[in-house]
Amino acid sequence: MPLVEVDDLSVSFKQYTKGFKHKEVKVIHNLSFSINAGEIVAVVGSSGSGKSLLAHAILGILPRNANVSGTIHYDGKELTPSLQEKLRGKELAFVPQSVNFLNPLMEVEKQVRGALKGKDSFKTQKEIFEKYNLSTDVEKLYPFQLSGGMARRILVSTAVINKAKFIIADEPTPGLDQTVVKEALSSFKAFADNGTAVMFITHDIQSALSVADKIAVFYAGTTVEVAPVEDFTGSGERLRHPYSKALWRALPQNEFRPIPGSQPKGDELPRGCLFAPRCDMTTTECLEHLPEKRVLRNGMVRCIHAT
Ligand SMILES: Nc1ncnc2c1ncn2[C@@H]1O[C@H](COP(=O)(O)OP(=O)(O)OP(=O)(O)O)[C@@H](O)[C@H]1O
Ligand code: NI
Repeated sequence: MPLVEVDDLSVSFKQYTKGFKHKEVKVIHNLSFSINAGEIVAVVGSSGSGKSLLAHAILGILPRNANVSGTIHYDGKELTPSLQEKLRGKELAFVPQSVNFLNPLMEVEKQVRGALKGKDSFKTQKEIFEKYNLSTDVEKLYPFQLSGGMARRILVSTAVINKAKFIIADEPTPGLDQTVVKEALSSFKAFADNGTAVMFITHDIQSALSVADKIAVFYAGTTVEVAPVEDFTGSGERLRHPYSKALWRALPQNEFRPIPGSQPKGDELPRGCLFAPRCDMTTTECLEHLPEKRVLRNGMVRCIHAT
């Protein structure tokens, strides 16, 4: 049984246009995702494909005006708002894209200790800070005083201290120092080896491949493919979806050929397959219905032509 199972998740926002008119903008639709204990699943896909929103949906921190449907199960139970609140920051840990998720008015040592009470909590926190190379002066700092690398180590420490069973890491766009990236990756690996499930959102397919077990490829708010990392090889012949193949081929170390066109926006989604307007395999059937997800060669795909 997967530790976390997201089924048919849709998220939309009402957008007000002129006067009192509004339109629904669908930012995530019919999305399915699952992860097992001890597994690292990397989530890749271009900017705006819904990666962070999936993370926020699982954690229960979507903006209040979001319309959500579908189900999320955690450890066999439905992940209701009250369960999310109970687990968030403890069993469910978040290493966010931005340090803005830390409480700006609380010293970091207090945030890291969080729910932990008693004398032992100080001792544990100090041990963990030492392990993550955070000096004692860092304890009294406020989030705005932290460097990006430090903030990340603080968040990882919080996950360790709370014995997280599921960690969601949302990487910022490229530009992050390579040593910081390496450090984060090895801490995720250590977590997974201890049975924690890690969902790792990244723009860097190469670093994803170095630690993940599976890669989930997002496009325009849905999962188009889930593939074991071994399938990202050669010219992408083992991949299932034309978008994943194109994404793989577009990498600098491969053909470095960009995919023509752009991802459709949430208020102008095509009726059929979301990738159809950019795909060279498109047939009339593709233009009619959104392809159902199906299991294919130890992975998942949403494309009627995939073999
Ligand atoms: N509060 C909101 N109201 C309206 N639209 C939103 C809101 N939050 C996000 N969106 C839209 O939802 C889409 C998905 O956003 P999301 O942040 O999940 O993308 P992402 O895949 O994480 O991108 P990035 O790689 O840039 O972090 C985007 O088009 C974004 O503009
Ligand atoms: Ni994001």
